[in-house]
Amino acid sequence: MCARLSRKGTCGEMPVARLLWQVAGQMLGSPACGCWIATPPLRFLGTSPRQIPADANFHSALFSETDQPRVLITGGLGQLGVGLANLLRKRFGKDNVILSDIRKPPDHIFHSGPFIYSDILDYKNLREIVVNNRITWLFHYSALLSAVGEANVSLARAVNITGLHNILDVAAEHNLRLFVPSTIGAFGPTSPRNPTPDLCVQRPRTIYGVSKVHAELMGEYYHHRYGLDFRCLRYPGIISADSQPGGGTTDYAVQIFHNALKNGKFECNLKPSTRLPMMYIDDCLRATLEVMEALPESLSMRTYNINAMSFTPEDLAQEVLKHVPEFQITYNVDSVRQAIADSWPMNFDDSNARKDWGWKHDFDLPELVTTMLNFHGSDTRVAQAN
Ligand SMILES: NC(=O)c1ccc[n+]([C@@H]2O[C@H](COP(=O)([O-])OP(=O)(O)OC[C@H]3O[C@@H](n4cnc5c(N)ncnc54)[C@H](O)[C@@H]3O)[C@@H](O)[C@H]2O)c1
Ligand SMILES: C[C@@H](O)[C@H](N)C(=O)O
Repeated sequence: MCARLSRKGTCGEMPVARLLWQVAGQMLGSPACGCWIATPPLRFLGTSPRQIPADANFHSALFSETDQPRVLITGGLGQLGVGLANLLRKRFGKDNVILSDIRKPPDHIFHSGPFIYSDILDYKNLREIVVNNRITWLFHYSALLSAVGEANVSLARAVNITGLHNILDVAAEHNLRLFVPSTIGAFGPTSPRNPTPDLCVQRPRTIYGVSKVHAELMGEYYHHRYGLDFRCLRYPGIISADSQPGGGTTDYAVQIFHNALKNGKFECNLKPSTRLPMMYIDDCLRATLEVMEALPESLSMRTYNINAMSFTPEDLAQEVLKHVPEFQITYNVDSVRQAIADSWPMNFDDSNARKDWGWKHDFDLPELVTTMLNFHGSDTRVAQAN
């Protein structure tokens, strides 16, 4: 990867001095005087472009010529991507939102709107997709989460760090608006934990956390250096009814609802007193759309905490008991997940998001529990009826 310097306006220096400045600038890889600005890093295009299949840009034909964003979601088959696609399709039109992943989509997702194969480690494939589909907004959801990341550090490093570099470059080259989610996991044991502000010590102890701090910093760097429209929210643990979590530390708070209604029992892998920030998926996805639609001048920062509620497994079980009186919770602590949770924030300070772009959550613990149990309850009733 090489940074290319481009000329903006004319310099007043003599030709030799100007040449020297130019050479120095190129050697240092930074502007040699105020009249040079850096353009996005351009990747080597290759001499034998891969044969593009005849139908590779079939999505473009579906787009109407409006000023709606044309959206790509990477890692879209995980816990959050399908919900995001549904929300964005309602807003921008079905065919303007392309879901992508390296996994095979189930039939109902494949038939619900455009889906495309995309491996974020394949830069050329990413560029083809962006160009052929005239993408303008990119939501980068591919990642290995905290627990699976610790189980496979080299893959997590590749996907979360090398993959992120590909995303940043393709976004900068094609002038995309880029959303990258960060996490409560971007903080560590030396961060203030209750509450954790936007700006404080960030020394996470997981490869997931390290890669997310890297993403925050690289995104902000590309914003300042190349003008990339990078936007980032630090999500709490996200709780969803109709999608499964992908191997994180907060997964218990999704699984508990399913088990409570299935057999009235749940074995929790975190200690009863482990307090973590959590959020219902609808709030998370709405926040994501809101920050992407915010006027640039309203964003005093490019990476924001967002918060909704904070609870322990004990608190959650008490709330579930109000609806399922026979519910029983037991504890069988997973030492890896417990160590991770103990190093994370207990509560998030999201006052900057609230002040700058009007963030406000809708779901607190009681509404979350009612919504989740209603969803799984109707699911269970349908299953029993069949
Ligand atoms: N779910 C949460 O509680 C939570 C909280 C904070 C932040 N986040 C962030 O939000 C994003 C989405 O989270 P999620 O819960 O949906 O994750 P997930 O683990 O459920 O899904 C991630 C997806 O990435 C895909 N992927 C893996 N390697 C890939 C590759 N090489 N190329 C393309 N795709 C690849 C996987 O197939 C998977 O479908 C992630 O960046 C995550 O860090 C999630
Ligand atoms: C918190 C979040 O990033 C994810 N759910 C995890 O536990 O890894």
